[in-house]
Amino acid sequence: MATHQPKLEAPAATPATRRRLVGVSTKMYFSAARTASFVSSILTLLATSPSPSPNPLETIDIFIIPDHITLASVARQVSAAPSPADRVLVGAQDCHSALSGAFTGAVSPAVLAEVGCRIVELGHAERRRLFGETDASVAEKAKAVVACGMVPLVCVGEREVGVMGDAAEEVMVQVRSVLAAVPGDAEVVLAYEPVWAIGAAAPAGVEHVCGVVRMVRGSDEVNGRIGLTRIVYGGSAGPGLFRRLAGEVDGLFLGRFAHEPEGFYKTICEVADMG
Ligand SMILES: O=C(CO)COP(=O)(O)O
Repeated sequence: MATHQPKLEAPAATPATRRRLVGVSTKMYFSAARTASFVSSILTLLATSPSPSPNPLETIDIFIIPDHITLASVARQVSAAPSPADRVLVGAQDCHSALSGAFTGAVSPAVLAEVGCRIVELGHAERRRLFGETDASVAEKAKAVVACGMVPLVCVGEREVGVMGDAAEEVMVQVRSVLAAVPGDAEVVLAYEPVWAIGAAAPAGVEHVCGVVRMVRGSDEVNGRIGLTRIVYGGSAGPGLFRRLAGEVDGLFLGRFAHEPEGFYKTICEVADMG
């Protein structure tokens, strides 16, 4: 088990020094063949990213979260890519909280780490709604992910459209639960994804997102952590959004609007402030 993988980045407390992060989960949308060709296209775009601009991978972190079955082959595709494309982080969409045992059909975080997974998405709204994930199960899983040397990417978000203060309160219950379970110096990514903005025509409003993220960021639980805590936005995110949220969020977590490699690359360049 890879227990001592380096952190994605040394802890840093200020918005200016928190490295931006952008990624995609393919959920269960792609065939295995489409995942391979999507990853290959992104790696080619990143490997041939035009100078004189610095390659996006020099300044930001990029992750790709395929389904479990293609994850190991995606990790191999990435590690075989020419530098700096080989720095793309490969992630998983979920894992079990136990490292091994009689858990038919489940995926061990230790095995994920073993095959090159670096970041594990937990508590996505679809998993909470369709698979019975709770704050308690997400927290247990986050603890296991950290123990295996990976970074938990924990999805949080209010269920209904409402006012900012209520949304932040609902989100903070989810945030507190997970942060209480992981060591204070562990790196964590929080993905703020209002449930009602996932799978929608457009993302949540900029003011709403910025307001909620500001409240979460300013909370004692987040602000007082030693470990790097980045907050990204997800929910119908795509090209054109990051610039409007910049300064408040550390990056984006994309779904449908990154299904075409060119659209994902365009968003990557915007997050890297390249275009
Ligand atoms: O759920 C998401 C990322 O986790 C976002 O999905 P969509 O961008 O397709 O709404």
